[in-house]
Amino acid sequence: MTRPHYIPNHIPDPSYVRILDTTLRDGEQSPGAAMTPRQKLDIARQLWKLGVDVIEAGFPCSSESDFKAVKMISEEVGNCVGVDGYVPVIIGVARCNERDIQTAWDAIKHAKRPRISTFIATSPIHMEHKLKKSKEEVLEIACRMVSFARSLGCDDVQFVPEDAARSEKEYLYEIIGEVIKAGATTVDIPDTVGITMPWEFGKLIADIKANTPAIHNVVISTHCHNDLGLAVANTIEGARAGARQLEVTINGIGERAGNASLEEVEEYTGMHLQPHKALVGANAFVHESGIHQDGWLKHKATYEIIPPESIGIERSSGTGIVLGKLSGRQALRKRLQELGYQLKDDEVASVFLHFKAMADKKKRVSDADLIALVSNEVTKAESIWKLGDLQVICGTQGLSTATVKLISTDGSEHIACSVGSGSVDSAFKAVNLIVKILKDVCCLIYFRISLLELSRKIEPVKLVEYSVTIVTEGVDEIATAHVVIRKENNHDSTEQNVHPTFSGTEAGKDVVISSVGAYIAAINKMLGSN
Ligand SMILES: CC(=O)SCCNC(=O)CCNC(=O)[C@H](O)C(C)(C)COP(=O)(O)OP(=O)(O)OC[C@H]1O[C@@H](n2cnc3c(N)ncnc32)[C@H](O)[C@@H]1OP(=O)(O)O
Ligand SMILES: CC(C)C(=O)C(=O)O
Repeated sequence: MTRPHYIPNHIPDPSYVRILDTTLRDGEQSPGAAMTPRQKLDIARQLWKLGVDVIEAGFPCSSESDFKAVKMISEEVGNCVGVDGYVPVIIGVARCNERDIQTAWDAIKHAKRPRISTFIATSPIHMEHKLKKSKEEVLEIACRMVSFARSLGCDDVQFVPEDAARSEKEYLYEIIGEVIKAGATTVDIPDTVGITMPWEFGKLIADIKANTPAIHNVVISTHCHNDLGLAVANTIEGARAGARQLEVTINGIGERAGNASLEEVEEYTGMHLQPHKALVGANAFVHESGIHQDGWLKHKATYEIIPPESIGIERSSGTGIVLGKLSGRQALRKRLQELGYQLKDDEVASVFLHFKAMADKKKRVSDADLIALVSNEVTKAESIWKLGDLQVICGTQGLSTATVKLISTDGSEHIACSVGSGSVDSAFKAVNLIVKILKDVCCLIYFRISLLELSRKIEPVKLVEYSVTIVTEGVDEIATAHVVIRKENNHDSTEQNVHPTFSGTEAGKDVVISSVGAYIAAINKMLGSN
């Protein structure tokens, strides 16, 4: 069967139902489902083979890697002609602000059929608590942003009144009518928190169809969440009531309990309890994406239809949010507070940049990773010593040798070289030479510090603990090094007189550099405590 071509605002076959797959956007909001750009491209190729009409490729403003993924998909899959001559529509998602929309456009514009999907919440609870905006303001922003998207040259703009199922109907008709005037070509009606019964959702679509001016010029879409296990049923009811685009994900993955499933046609009968299973799955009350986390932190009911405690699910401290590549500043700040850090705005902003870079490489950012980031970013500001350069030579022949350049607070550079039993050992020993905490030098080639000066003030330090954790698969991933040291008094190191310990943590791609960074961080804390 040949498919009717998709032409915005022109619907040649009103009975044709299009499938929009959002595995790469909402699916990725499933905790633990973060994908690399290459993996996303592979999935997009498979979706194209499957004949999916519209591929929601990602949220380009959320991270550099998502931008890259959406761009790659747009350039390749977005120009692939299927056997029936069909080229899929490629969507980049954006909040209703110029930056998100411009970034989405930059990522998708090389697709043959690019579409911007821009959303803003229209329910009273979201407008009041999350957006802190009036109905009038939301209406104005929605129209202005749809026009802005069109002004970029994008002739296909989808508008999403987020949390439509809990919005006042008269307001929904009004805002949808106005965004159509402003240039929207598809309106997507989401049941964002998965609260409706199938007959209610069907009626919502039918009511919008009957009451919204100019609605016949656009495609109505459904986007149903599975919090009550009804996403597929609601989607089918939406189609029966006139929706002609249905949003689904592979295996029904997505935020919390997931979305309507691309392949699910009957009841769920699986043996395994999948994490996104409604109500009882491990993710059912866990919020992955920044916008949800921000809303949930401001008011739980923005994204939770019932408190988990009310059905006997305990929420231990910290659950409700997982930090990953889709998280934003509000969630990061909250978790840092829970870990005992009270950071200023500029410190959070600085940690956030590094957090996003790390999260792009890892599925989850753990508390240990956060502690490492904070100690890198915040305590570094008070550093007495900073790592300038590091060079190590190691191998099966000869001695491991490290040359280290440290920069002190006055900007002066100090270089030392040492051998040791391995790369890390020799590097630590070279650091010791410079910071004059030398206890045990195997060998030293020494450039700028005089030996005499060095030997005058030796503060022995003992390495109490050293560990490296590679948290993700593969050798090219982030290594978090953790070092604990203790200052030792030569004259009194009895158990009764134990000296305080100082720890340092650093994360990075190179084990030796991270280890030296962690060691220097611990030394800085020790010296700072004097
Ligand atoms: C229903 C849905 O599924 S919505 C899509 C969810 N997807 C995502 O969240 C994608 C991944 N998210 C991210 O990477 C980050 O959240 C970002 C980059 C988008 C934003 O990060 P940050 O700027 O640090 O903001 P953070 O996520 O903490 O908070 C969201 C902000 O956007 C605002 N916002 C939420 N939705 C919208 C919207 N549709 N239009 C405009 N602003 C919005 C919130 O009010 C909040 O603003 P505030 O900080 O001034 O209070
Ligand atoms: C952005 C929209 C489509 C969404 O994901 C939701 O409302 O659940």
